[in-house]
Amino acid sequence: MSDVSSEGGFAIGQIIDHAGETTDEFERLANEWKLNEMGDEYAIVAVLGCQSSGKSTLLNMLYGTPFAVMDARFGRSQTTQGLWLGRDASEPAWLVLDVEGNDSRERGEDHTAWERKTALFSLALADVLMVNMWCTDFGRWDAANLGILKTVFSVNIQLFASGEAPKKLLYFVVRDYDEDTPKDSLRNIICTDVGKIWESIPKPDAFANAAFETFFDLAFVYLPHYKHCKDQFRAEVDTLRAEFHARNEETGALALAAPGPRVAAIDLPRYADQIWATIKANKDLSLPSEREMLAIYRCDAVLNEQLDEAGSVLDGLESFATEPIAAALARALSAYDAETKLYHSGVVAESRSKLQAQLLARAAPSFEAELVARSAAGVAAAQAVLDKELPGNPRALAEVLAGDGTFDFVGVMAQARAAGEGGVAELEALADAEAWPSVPFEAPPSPLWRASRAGEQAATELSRVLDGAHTKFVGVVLDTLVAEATAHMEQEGELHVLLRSGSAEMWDSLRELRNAALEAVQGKLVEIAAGMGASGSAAEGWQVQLAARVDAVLGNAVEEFVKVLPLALRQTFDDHFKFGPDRLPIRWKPGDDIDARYREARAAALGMLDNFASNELADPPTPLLSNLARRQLAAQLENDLRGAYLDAQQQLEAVSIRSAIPPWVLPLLLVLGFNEMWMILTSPLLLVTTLLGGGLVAFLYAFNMLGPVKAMVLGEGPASAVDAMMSLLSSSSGAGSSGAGSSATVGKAKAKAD
Ligand SMILES: Nc1nc2c(ncn2[C@@H]2O[C@H](COP(=O)(O)OP(=O)(O)OP(=O)(O)O)[C@@H](O)[C@H]2O)c(=O)[nH]1
Repeated sequence: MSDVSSEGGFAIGQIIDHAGETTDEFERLANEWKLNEMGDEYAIVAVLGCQSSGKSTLLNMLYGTPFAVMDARFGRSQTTQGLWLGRDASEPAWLVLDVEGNDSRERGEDHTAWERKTALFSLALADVLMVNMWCTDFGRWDAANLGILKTVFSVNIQLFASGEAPKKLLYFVVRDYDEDTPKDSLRNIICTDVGKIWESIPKPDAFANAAFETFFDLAFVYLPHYKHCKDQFRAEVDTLRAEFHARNEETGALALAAPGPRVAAIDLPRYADQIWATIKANKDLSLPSEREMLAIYRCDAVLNEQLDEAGSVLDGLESFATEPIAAALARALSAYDAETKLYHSGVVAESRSKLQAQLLARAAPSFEAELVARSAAGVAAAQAVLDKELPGNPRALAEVLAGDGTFDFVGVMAQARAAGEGGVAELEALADAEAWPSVPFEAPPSPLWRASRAGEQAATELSRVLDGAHTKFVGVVLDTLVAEATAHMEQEGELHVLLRSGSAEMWDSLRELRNAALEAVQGKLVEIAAGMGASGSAAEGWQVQLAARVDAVLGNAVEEFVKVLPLALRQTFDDHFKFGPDRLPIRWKPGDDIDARYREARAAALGMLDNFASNELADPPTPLLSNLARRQLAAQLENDLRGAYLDAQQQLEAVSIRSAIPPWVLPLLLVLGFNEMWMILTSPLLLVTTLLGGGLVAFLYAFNMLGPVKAMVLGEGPASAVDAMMSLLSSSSGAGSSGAGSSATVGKAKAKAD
């Protein structure tokens, strides 16, 4: 028999069968009875006692249950096998456990073990333990029914030893009570027997001297024979029922329900299964442990249920919308709290923090997406401020500085940072638990959501942009100041003049020029750095960079100048050789010491070449010209100088010849030669011949060929003429100019130049 229906009452079911196996009946009844709606407002009464002692009969009368009752016509055999569960028909808060009678013939030798297990099971679950005993058994120490008390006492100590076992109400139901023995006397007898039994059972050290009352409250009811004294029997049962149905006026709870935490009604099937499994396996039963196990199971189930429900909202979020997130979190946590309030507090708290963390994790992707979007928008906003407010090139900066000489860099950067961080800061404020007052967070993490790697990357992008703007601005500042220093050095061609001088003091002068230029801008840099709020070491670094860049400008100028050094050398020579102190070209005249002037000019040019051998501004000096380059430049210079020297010599010779003819010769020639001139003018032949001859002489003079022709005419031979021609050609190519002069003069000049 697995299901018995009660007319007008509740169905019952066998939750543990005769073989000691749990069935699905408890689960079925829980669903049928809707135990999930009861919370913990219920109580359980279990009835223990000898087989066929009228237990089921009493339960049915008391609670309106349909437990099977033995039919005496078929002999006194076991009716209730295993454990049955019913429910009070008129007070559904009472669940009734009908336990297979002890001392049954059917179980034979195993009955002791069975009794112990069912007693322990009943004690673990029930608020009230009803011990059904024949009146005649009391006072007889060897009465079989007293054995059940011994078992109940010893297993209850076991439960107590494991902790947190509430005090139980032991309700003695004395059956077939007759009026012969006064109730008080009978009660004393029962108490004496109970005391003896209590004394006789072994107890752990912790409870060695514990009084019986520590574990049990006792109550008694005396029922007369149910048939012989039917009305009286019914009256006592009614009284007893009323006692069971009574409720605490203050709390509204059933008055006979055990105090303390209880398992939620919906978990009773699982709890009962767990307990029976532990008992059956002969393991130590610890109710706190069992409740903890149950709490773990139930909290886990509630957690998953709430997570699924909230997940359907949180997982579908396309953006970080606070309203639905707050609603989903609040709903899930509140529901969890409501559904787990009856469970082991430690487990509930632990599981709740898991639920909270998992709910937050479900919302985290939308938070992160929002963070990334806001970071990107912030970066763009910051960039816009920087582009608008920061001078992007030296010219723009110079224009800004041209005002009062200052630029509010710190202000601009603060403005850019504020624009960049505004949206993210707003979002980060939402990660504070206090921004979610409607969500019942318990010890919330701070912040609720953290930026993950992608979010952090997005956030650091702003720092990168700001740092980049800072670096760029410093670059613009340095560019501006370097340009200013360069302009200072190039003012009125000062730099070029110094380089052009090529003197031994040139490097010192250049150094002074560089220092003066640097000094002019260093002060500005100090001011700008202070305005930027730069640290001392940063400002110092910028000063070093500024100096290095000014040095580089100067170094470049020197190197560029070296590229045109051959021309400069020649100019230096010319300055000393061809021009006088008044910077006018020298017109050589007899008596001028060309040689001395040549030597001085040559020394100046070669000295300049030496001065440009290495860059003396560098520390240590760096070579500007290799030895080979210097030698080549010197050779080229010498070549050039020779030509200049020859030109000067020729010029001097020409001047000497002109100055050698006395001034009176020309008028004399005019008077003495008047007749010849008339003859030529009047004779066409002589006129043509004279013109051709004059033209030829003019030609030879123009092309410096008078020397060779003279050599040939004077009979010095073709070799001398060729020598004179070659000498002429060589001096022409070297000096780049032409001039009259004999081969002997050329040869002499060449020897002097060398
Ligand atoms: N003398 C006496 N007999 C009773 C009383 N109540 C019930 N009986 C009878 O005792 C027999 C056993 O009754 P049950 O109610 O089946 O007893 P039980 O203890 O539930 O039996 P098991 O379920 O087999 O353990 C039946 O024949 C009942 O009529 C009572 O108060 N006094």
